[in-house]
Amino acid sequence: MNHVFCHKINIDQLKAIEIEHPLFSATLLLQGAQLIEFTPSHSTHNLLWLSDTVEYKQGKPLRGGIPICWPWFGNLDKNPEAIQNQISDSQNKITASAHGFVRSLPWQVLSISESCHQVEIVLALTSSEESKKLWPFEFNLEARFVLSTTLEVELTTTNTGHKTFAISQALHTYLPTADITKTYIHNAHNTFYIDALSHWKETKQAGRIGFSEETDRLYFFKTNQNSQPQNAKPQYELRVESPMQQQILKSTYSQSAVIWNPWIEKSKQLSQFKADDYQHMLCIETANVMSDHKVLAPNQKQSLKLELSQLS
Ligand SMILES: O=P(O)(O)OC[C@H]1O[C@@H](O)[C@H](O)[C@@H](O)[C@@H]1O
Repeated sequence: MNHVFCHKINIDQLKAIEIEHPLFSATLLLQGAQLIEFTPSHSTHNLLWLSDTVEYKQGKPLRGGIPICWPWFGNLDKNPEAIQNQISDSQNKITASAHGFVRSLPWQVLSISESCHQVEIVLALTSSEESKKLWPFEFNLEARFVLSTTLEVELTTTNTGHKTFAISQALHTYLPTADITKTYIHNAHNTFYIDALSHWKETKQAGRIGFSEETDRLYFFKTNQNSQPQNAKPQYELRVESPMQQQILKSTYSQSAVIWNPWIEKSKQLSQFKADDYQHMLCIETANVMSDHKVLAPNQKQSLKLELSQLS
């Protein structure tokens, strides 16, 4: 690799691209196409939360940054039947790992382009005989990272086979906070959500989202049919207010978001997570889940995009 800002490095067992640019610094792991650090030069800290106890091991999902959940989100058995039924072998269904399988596979570097304004990196993953044992379809995935003073991540799925398939997916963004009890997510007022911790009950959000207990919710943002042109891309924008910073997270080609904080008890069970880490992180996951899952016919493409910026 012969670039000015991008350098290939190894972190323990994993390959990564480290980027030192006048406008930002960043670290992108090839395993899982997982961005684990993005620090704009005007910021004092990484805009992504990364566990202090993270383990850089081959084949092991890492806690922090932006893991990619694909071709199913969460536990397979909580997905719509169209997704569950694609895996016929019952043993495979039982052992199917949470959040799919691409977050722990090595991706290839497809392209890197650098300028004084930004760096664009595209990583790719293609179906193989191994992947077909886990999920019997042919696909191509591209994760495009555009890094500048703000961050853009776009995941594009192409169905390269002859069979239609269904996916749920998420860009599982971990954000840092100085104090979770003083952290709020705005712009979700009146939005319906499914509470995964309360028998998957549907509830309506009133006001801002705050955190005072374990939180695991799937929010569904409706595009207003009357005010949007017919071909408008589905999107929503959330503002995170915390003592440390204000961040804007904009999601495109998505009408669902997963909001997660494990709180006290669940924190004790998580890998690469200290007992009090829940106080300093939250996840807002740009998603296509449940009724927002996607069906792709042969040759069809589907994108999922997030943009992250810091306001203050
Ligand atoms: O520990 P994992 O597999 O990375 O998952 C972490 C969390 O990810 C969230 O997206 C889920 O909603 C939670 O239920 C889950 O616990």
